[in-house]
Amino acid sequence: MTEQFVTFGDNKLSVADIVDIASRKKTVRLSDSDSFGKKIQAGADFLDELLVDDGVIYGVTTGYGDSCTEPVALSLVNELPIHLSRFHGCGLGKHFDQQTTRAILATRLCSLSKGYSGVSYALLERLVLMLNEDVLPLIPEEGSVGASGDLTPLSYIARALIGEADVLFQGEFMPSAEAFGKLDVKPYKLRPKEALALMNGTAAMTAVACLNYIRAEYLTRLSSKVTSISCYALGGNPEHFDERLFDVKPHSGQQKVAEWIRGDLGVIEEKRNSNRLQDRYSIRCAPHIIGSLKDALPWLKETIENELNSSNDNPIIDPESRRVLHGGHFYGGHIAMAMDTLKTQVANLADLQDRQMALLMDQKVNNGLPANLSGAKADRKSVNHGFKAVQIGCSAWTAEALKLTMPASVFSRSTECHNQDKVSMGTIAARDCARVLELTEQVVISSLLAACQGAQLRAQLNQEQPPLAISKMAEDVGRDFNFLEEDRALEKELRFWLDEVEGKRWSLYSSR
Ligand SMILES: N[C@@H](Cc1ccc(O)cc1)C(=O)O
Repeated sequence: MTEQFVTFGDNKLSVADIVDIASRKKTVRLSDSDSFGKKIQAGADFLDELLVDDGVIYGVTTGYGDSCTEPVALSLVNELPIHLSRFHGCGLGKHFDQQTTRAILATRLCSLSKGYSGVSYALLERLVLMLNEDVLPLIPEEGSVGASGDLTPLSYIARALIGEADVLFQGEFMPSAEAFGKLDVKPYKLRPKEALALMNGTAAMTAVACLNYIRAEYLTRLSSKVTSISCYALGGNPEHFDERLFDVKPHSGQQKVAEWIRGDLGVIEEKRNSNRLQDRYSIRCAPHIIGSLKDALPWLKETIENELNSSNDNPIIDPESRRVLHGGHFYGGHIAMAMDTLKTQVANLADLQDRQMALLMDQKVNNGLPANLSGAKADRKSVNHGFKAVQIGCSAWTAEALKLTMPASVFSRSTECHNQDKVSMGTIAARDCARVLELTEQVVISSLLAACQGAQLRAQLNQEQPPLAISKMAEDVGRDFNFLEEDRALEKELRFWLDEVEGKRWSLYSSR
């Protein structure tokens, strides 16, 4: 039986771990190994010693960022973290949803558990409590440049800990102090450096990146499936996915997508001269389009997981070498690059499906199917419009997705008195990517419904059974989507199918 919790401390966490915590499939716990407890304690002790011995630690006895030249008297050291959490409480925009908020909490906990932030075991325990009891700070999405860490979004976690921020708890919004009260614990008292350690990293963007990655991975499969169904519906040429053809272009992800589509379309009889030797690119080049994303997935995952399992903080407190290491590990350049890349690849899937939709709708190119794939009977044809408006919707959603592909990482602004004079904008890239995914899922799901209807119409026209994998998928879709014969308002049904994608209704191809 697989474990129902994710353990923080000794092991590396994966993207899937964060997603499981975010969706409450798994709870969390700290490693009970001796070495982990000792490591965390050593960091906190080392910081205490430094405070006594040296008297100067950046962010503990100094102001923050460009204010690092401003000494803070020992008598004020305990107030400093509270101030940090307060003055960054200026985020705006929508709040992150519950899933993302859990992912952010877990991602920060992962970094702090590495043991190089000088935080106490008690802080980690409190974060565990918040995750397991689902005490969720309301974190505004906007206001991070993603290079002094996600300071502003993460400040809401710090302020929730001390009892000052609003949280969602047991379905109600309330001050965090009240939520903690219901759990019989007092607000947390931050130790010196702890607010900085909580805030000075990439947890918001990395959490969003984890959630994005899983959605994108699923979309490569779903888009491949829709391509197979569209190809059949259009009377396309299955030879475009020939194994030998793909042997000579050795991108493994592209080969895999071709293999999936080939498998869906079934055995091909030798058809050297079909009526159109070469289908249009949105069918013929689908493995190349979906495959470029598929080929990028391994390095995207590696990049996201490296960031997830990093000590993205400053300064790094290393009890082993007994050094305080000043650097810029709060800089989210890798996530910015990964998310800027991912969003362009995902938007290309929206575009691909929108083009396939265009082929399916248009009698000039759809090889004998009714206009707009209308399933209306003879004398009802004139009043019915099939998927016409759904296609128009797809074009709008695709345009909106494509518009968001402008890279965020090139919009660095010099800020904070030019201390932060080059920043990553990784959080914006990750949020853009999430929105592109949302829009692309809308396009893909609409294309799926249309393609299934197209496949049914093709089978009727040719008086045949579609290939097995295609009829199976079409049948499954048909269980919850009636053949579109008479016009009906489809919004509710489209929303239903979006939920099905979120819940990963189909397992889609056993080979990875
Ligand atoms: N990220 C900065 C710290 C900082 C914190 C808060 C600020 O408002 C500004 C800067 C550093 O580690 O150097």
